[in-house]
Amino acid sequence: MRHEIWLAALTDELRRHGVGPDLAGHVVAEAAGHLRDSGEAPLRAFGPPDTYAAAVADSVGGPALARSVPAGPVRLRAVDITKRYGRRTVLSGVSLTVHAGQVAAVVGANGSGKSTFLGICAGLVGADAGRVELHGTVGYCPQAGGTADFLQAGEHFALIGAGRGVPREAAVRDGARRAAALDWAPGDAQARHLSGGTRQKLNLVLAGLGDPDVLLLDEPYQGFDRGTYLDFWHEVWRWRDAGRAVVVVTHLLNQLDRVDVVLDLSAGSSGVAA
Ligand SMILES: Nc1ncnc2c1ncn2[C@@H]1O[C@H](COP(=O)(O)OP(=O)(O)OP(=O)(O)O)[C@@H](O)[C@H]1O
Repeated sequence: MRHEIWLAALTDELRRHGVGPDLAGHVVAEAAGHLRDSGEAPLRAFGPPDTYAAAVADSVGGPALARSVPAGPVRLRAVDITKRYGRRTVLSGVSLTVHAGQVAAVVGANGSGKSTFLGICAGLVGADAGRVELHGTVGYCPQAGGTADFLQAGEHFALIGAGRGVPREAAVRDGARRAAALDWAPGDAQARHLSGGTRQKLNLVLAGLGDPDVLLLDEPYQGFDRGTYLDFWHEVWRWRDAGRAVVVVTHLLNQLDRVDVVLDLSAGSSGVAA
């Protein structure tokens, strides 16, 4: 399906689901930006327009879920992060503090530096200035990639589990349990044969394996169908209630009333959130 047709259908479906014009305009603009930048097919990136619109509508105006544990000690502190690529400054003096039991959202336009910032927090990308403190173990879910083409899901669980000190059998069991929470029963297919959405489920399961203290999730729900998208947010609330610190890069601003901290990188590539 061509981008314009899919986007027009999304606009109609958002209206049909009662999403207000401001939010609908924003969601469509973000989706268009993503499709343009990624070159992905709309159906692969977001699924059918009606299911994507329904997922957006489902989460609009939903009650903020009651916190069952108070925020704990600082788990992640990024202070005055600056990053340049060549002459271009992508991040300038960006700070974020996330405590145990908090969810932080990193938002901003395409290219505003969200993935770069998360990569710096994860220790995968070097900053030009500033510092990152991480207290505890870390799970990271990339926006794409991150899986090994020729390995099955169970082999991924065993491999990542080994890196986190989880014995093979326990890691495979833990992986299968987390997959079930996303409505996925991993079989023996190699990762290269999985759909884009299922590969993202695998990435998300790997991020949570071994119960890390800090979860860094880079738009992990791309390609998820509506049910899985909602399962994903429920998993985030469970992590929060279990005292984890969760950072989610997201373009869905309608979730922001449900998070504890928002870091907006759209305003001139600098931001502070504590
Ligand atoms: N390794 C790199 N070398 C040079 N430029 C880069 C590199 N990685 C990212 N960039 C540039 O830095 C800017 C920020 O990229 P980044 O992926 O962090 O943005 P983003 O906000 O996550 O975008 P999106 O919403 O599209 O995922 C972009 O202009 C990108 O082209």
